[in-house]
Amino acid sequence: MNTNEWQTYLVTAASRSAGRTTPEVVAAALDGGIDVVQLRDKDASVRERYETGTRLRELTAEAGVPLIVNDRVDLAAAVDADGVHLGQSDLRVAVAREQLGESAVVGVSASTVEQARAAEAAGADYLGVGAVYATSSKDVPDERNGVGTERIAAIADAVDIPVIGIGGIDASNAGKVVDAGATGVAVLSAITAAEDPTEATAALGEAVADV
Ligand SMILES: Cc1ncc(COP(=O)(O)OP(=O)(O)O)c(N)n1
Ligand SMILES: Cc1nc(C(=O)O)sc1CCOP(=O)(O)O
Ligand SMILES: [Mg+2]
Repeated sequence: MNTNEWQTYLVTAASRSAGRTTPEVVAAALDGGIDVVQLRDKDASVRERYETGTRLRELTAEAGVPLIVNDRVDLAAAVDADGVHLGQSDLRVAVAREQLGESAVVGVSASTVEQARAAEAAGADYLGVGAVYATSSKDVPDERNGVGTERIAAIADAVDIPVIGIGGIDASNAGKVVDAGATGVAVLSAITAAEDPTEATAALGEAVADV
């Protein structure tokens, strides 16, 4: 799977989806041309995430779009996802690969150059770097809730794997993140909470195309 082509990345959140279900939001984002979808939905039980993930697998497979599962390697395997996104306290990359197979995509969160280099050395396929701009979608510690595009540039210079910016990104600022060196941008509320998630996805795609 070519993570170098991931320009627009949706992270799901039923709690920030204006009453719509995650499959409804994902179907709309697929219509708008999203490149990759991550099942996150932290408030749901693992059983609920399994049920949602199974539906997302059908939708994403039909659209030919990769599905990534946040945090849980077991859930990624259970829904036949393309990979997993690991935080700094989740399982190590090597363990995830052992469980999911060599071809699985393993992404890792990094907010410093040191973490980024360590994740690359551990075999990560891409990095999620943030929060680029301050976000209220997640309880990010103050000292890294808005690391700015300078951090994207520093990390992109330090590693050879794709960097995906996350946190406070929408169509109005996504171009700056890619201009700083990111391959793409991951968004949650800019799509999940949008009045029209299809239009919001298309606008994000236009904002990062040909930067
Ligand atoms: C693409 C992407 N980047 C970063 C994250 C954050 O992951 P993590 O640090 O594990 O925090 P949680 O999302 O688990 O709260 C992500 N999910 N996706
Ligand atoms: C899931 C997540 N991880 C982040 C990080 O910085 O690691 S910020 C974030 C939430 C991003 O939501 P929004 O696009 O609505 O700002
Ligand atoms: Mg995590």
